[in-house]
Amino acid sequence: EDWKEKGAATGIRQEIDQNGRPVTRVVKKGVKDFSFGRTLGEGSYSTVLAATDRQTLREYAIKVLDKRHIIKEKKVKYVNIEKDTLNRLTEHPGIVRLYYTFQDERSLYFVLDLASGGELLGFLKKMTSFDVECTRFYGAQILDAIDYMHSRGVIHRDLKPENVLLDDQMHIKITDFGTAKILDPKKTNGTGSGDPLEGMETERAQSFVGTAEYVSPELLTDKNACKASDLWAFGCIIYQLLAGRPPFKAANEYQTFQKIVGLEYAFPDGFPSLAKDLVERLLVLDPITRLPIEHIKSHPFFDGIVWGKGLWKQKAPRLK
Ligand SMILES: Nc1ncnc2c1ncn2[C@@H]1O[C@H](COP(=O)(O)OP(=O)(O)OP(=O)(O)O)[C@@H](O)[C@H]1O
Ligand SMILES: O=C(O)[C@@H]1CCC(=O)N(CCc2ccc(Cl)cc2)[C@H]1c1ccccc1Cl
Repeated sequence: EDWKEKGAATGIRQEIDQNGRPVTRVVKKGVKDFSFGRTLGEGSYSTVLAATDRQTLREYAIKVLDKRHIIKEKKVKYVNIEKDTLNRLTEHPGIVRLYYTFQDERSLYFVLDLASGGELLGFLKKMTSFDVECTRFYGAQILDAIDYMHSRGVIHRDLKPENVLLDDQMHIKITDFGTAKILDPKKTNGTGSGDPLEGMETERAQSFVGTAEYVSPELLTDKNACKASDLWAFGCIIYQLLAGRPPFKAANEYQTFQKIVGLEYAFPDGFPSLAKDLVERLLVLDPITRLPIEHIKSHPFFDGIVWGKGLWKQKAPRLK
């Protein structure tokens, strides 16, 4: 039938067949359904291309992974984690959405939201640092996305300005979930929120370590990441947006780790005092005493932020 030729969208379609009977059809997208455009960026195992759906003319980012390379580098596990995580995080404007996956003999394809603005890090470098209004807006969007992630039992584990992308409205889209951790629903108290230590590995040693400057002390001292580890990284990001550099940065990774576990950081002169108070309550060594999300949302630094859908409909402040 014509719907096959058209390459109708993936998933389930309810249709009426030639005898007037309701029929459920499953259709699959493929490479031929898209026209590929410019390269948006390269990863260690992937190339991300802009692409247009030939049928709907909608634009996407398609992440193409080379199977041979992934197998050679033993990264198959990360591919599955990225797919499974993105399939759980489908209902939030601040998280890159996965629409389809498909493959051919050579590659795997992830059809994702297009974040045409690129990385938040790029804007931060261009501006050197953000003012309080911009830090408050982008901090609030990042926190709202973290709250949703955690409520769906996902810990990102590698939050940093490189992994916060921007769309054409200059709103954020968090990406890079290949190293995320999906909490086992059987082990949690099921409320989906509240327990900052949720995710602490008890049996197995944690394998993955994030990016040095944003790694939490608990991951370094007892090899454990938990939900509160994402809030440590959040504290580092707020500091970096206002200061123009991350709080813990040394000549090499080992010295950076020493500063983290020793809590060796200082605020530059003129660092806004409300932001300083917030960062001081996030960059604490004990994950239990780290400010939980609800208390971060009600911190005076975020006074004026309307949490929820409004945050995603309002106009982004001009970067200054
Ligand atoms: N949805 C997207 N929209 C626009 N650009 C994107 C999107 N996803 C990724 N990119 C860009 O493509 C580049 C490669 O991203 P990708 O996630 O494939 O690898 P990476 O995670 O950056 O690198 P690595 O795999 O080494 O960690 C990134 O620098 C990012 O800026
Ligand atoms: O889990 C899935 O959705 C399917 C299941 C069927 C399938 O064959 N794949 C690809 C599995 C795979 C993963 C990594 C490599 Cl290097 C090769 C094949 C999976 C897949 C297809 C397209 C894109 C990603 C993935 Cl994991």
